[in-house]
Amino acid sequence: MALLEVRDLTVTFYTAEGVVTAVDDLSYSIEAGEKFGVVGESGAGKSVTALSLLRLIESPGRIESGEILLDGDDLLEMTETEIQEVRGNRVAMIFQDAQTALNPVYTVGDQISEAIRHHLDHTDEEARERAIELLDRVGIPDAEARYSDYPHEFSGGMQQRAVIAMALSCDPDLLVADEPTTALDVTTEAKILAELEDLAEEFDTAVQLITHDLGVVADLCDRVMVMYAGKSVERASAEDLFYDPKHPYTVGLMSSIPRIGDDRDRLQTIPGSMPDLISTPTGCSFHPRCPYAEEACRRTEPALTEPETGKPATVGSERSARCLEYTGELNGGLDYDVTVRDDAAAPTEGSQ
Ligand SMILES: Nc1ncnc2c1ncn2[C@@H]1O[C@H](COP(=O)(O)OP(=O)(O)OP(=O)(O)O)[C@@H](O)[C@H]1O
Repeated sequence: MALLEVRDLTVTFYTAEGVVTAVDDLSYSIEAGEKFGVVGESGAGKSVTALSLLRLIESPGRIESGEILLDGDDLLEMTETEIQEVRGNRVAMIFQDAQTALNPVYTVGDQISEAIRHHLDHTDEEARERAIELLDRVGIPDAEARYSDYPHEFSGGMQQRAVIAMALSCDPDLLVADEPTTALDVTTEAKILAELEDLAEEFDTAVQLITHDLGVVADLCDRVMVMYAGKSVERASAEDLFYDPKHPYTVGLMSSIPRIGDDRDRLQTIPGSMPDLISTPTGCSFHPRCPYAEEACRRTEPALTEPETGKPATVGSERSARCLEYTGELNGGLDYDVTVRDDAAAPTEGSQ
């Protein structure tokens, strides 16, 4: 059984302009200890998916349907008390902005100790020791002295490290990280992501990493889901996604990464923008932006398909893509060519 299995999740927002379908019949799974990337442009539904996992969608949003199974327990069926037990304990979450996760009036160390005491049966002294150990482990120099600092005495990078320490303090099975390093400079980002990877290994924590940056995913993730307009349009191992992307949208996303070979028919930037989610285009929602779109793409919504076999994909399929090419309904085909140079740095162990 997968650690997390999301089945047919649909989340809508009831706005004055109409009903926004932010997550549309989405299914995916994450294995224990796996690092799973979720990528896509702004508005794809990545954050809404993440918030749904802990039932943190607020009005005017609503989880309409689906199942979110954690070790077989449906989080959507749990009582409020039960879901609170899951939050921060079995599933922890970190966001882009570390400041919102830290309370300015308590010291960093006290906040981590408090999280530990709240979830684990530790004495004050044990919680303090564990908090110092964790601060040290996430790379805070002189952790014992910094324990008593307030959040504003930490740099942005150190604040995010502290948030990671707090998230890992209760040894969660799954850490959901929503753009955790976007607010930081590139060097700090690289360091923190490398540490996050080490810590996830050490704690055997699965990670759902949300980012708009395919380069980050390549370095860190085992598998990747590409989202567009609330749907999964492609799912593959990070390596397959880089060397052999199956969906034109994935190819478009990758065109901004210079390390992919030059002799490829690049889309450069993807013209246009994410559709309005109140009235998404008919057929394939990517068709207005797709250089390979044909009449059929305007009419027929592609099913998630196994590209090699043309069979309907399931949550357990190793690869899937949502394009009529794989159901044999596209006449012209997809004539892009992905060539990775010998010296190109596609996914490698521990590069950053
Ligand atoms: N509170 C809200 N009220 C109305 N609509 C919302 C709300 N939150 C999200 N949405 C809708 O859900 C869509 C998906 O948003 P989401 O934040 O999940 O995108 P994202 O892929 O995480 O983008 P980003 O990278 O910008 O965070 C948005 O385009 C928006 O239309």
